[in-house]
Amino acid sequence: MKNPIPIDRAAILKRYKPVATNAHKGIQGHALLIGGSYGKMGSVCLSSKAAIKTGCGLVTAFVPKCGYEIVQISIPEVMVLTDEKEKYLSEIHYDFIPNAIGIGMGIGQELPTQKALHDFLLKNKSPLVIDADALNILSLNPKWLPLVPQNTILTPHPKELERLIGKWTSDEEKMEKTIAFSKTHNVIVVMKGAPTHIVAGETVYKNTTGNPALATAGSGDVLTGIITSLLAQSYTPLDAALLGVYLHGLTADIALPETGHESFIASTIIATLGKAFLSLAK
Ligand SMILES: NC(=O)C1=CN([C@@H]2O[C@H](COP(=O)(O)OP(=O)(O)OC[C@H]3O[C@@H](n4cnc5c(N)ncnc54)[C@H](O)[C@@H]3O)[C@@H](O)[C@H]2O)[C@@H](O)CC1
Ligand SMILES: Nc1ncnc2c1ncn2[C@@H]1O[C@H](COP(=O)(O)OP(=O)(O)O)[C@@H](O)[C@H]1O
Ligand SMILES: [Mg+2]
Repeated sequence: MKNPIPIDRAAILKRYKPVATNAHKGIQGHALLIGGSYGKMGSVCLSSKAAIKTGCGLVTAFVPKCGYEIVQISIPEVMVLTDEKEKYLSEIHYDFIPNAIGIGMGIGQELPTQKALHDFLLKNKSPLVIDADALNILSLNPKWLPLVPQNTILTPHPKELERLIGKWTSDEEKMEKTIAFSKTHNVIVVMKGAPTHIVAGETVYKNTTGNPALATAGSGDVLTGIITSLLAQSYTPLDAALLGVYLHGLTADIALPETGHESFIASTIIATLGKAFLSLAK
């Protein structure tokens, strides 16, 4: 493998597109976040809030019924659609064409949820980010991997990656197996960690922002919302993944002097997104 390409400020400034002066919510992209289950509704709240705070015009969350009031009250800017089932997803349906979809945060692995993911993959035509339990469900059902559209962004943490590609005995083997997976399935793999690598076939990028403050519950759910929002705003899947990972890490670098590692939480990432965007404009 060649040396990874560093994703630093110069690389990001070539890819970042400031919002146009004549923008309106109808052209800023509509992101759909599909997630949550009983006790894990916070995950999809975090993703949805991160998506709206990353600049897309509209965000809809699709959640089990028990999440309706939780999402509406937590984030009034976000619209909500619900499944028939109270506590988990069983059939994913919506009557608009999302510009991008993020799926998997907090959905669990109930059999009806697995079937819902399968049926969703059969009919989906929107650019896609797959995270968390949606990745775990694919690991349980590897024969469904061909249903994942080309250029989909997968965002596994190391355990989720292991479930997808199997165990490794060295960092080199981990990277080789991830590159092979990315090539076989034509997907972009965001290998979350310290640092995060973005694998697009043979081309590997290494993020340069972030610190251990990000090692906190919901941090990855926020990343999925950020990347899905950028995808909805017409960034290419590769640019959405690179810019999303960079901004996510940048929030931790900006906030750390005020919060310290300990009191930095996933909501701090969302609260610091504005400063991260502003620092790109300087
Ligand atoms: N507030 C919420 O509702 C939250 C819901 N969450 C959801 O909870 C479900 C379970 O997710 P989890 O990720 O906790 O469970 P997993 O079982 O997928 O992952 C936990 C395991 O992965 C290992 N792991 C994680 N990061 C690692 C790293 N960087 N290096 C090495 N090992 C690592 C841990 O040690 C542990 O063994 C997901 O659907 C997720 O989206 C979480 O995102 C946490 C917050
Ligand atoms: N020590 C660390 N340094 C930098 N980034 C980290 C560190 N630990 C975790 N992260 C980042 O935090 C996020 C954690 O994602 P994930 O494990 O999916 O969290 P969750 O599922 O709780 O939302 C990833 O983006 C990962 O790269
Ligand atoms: Mg996660």
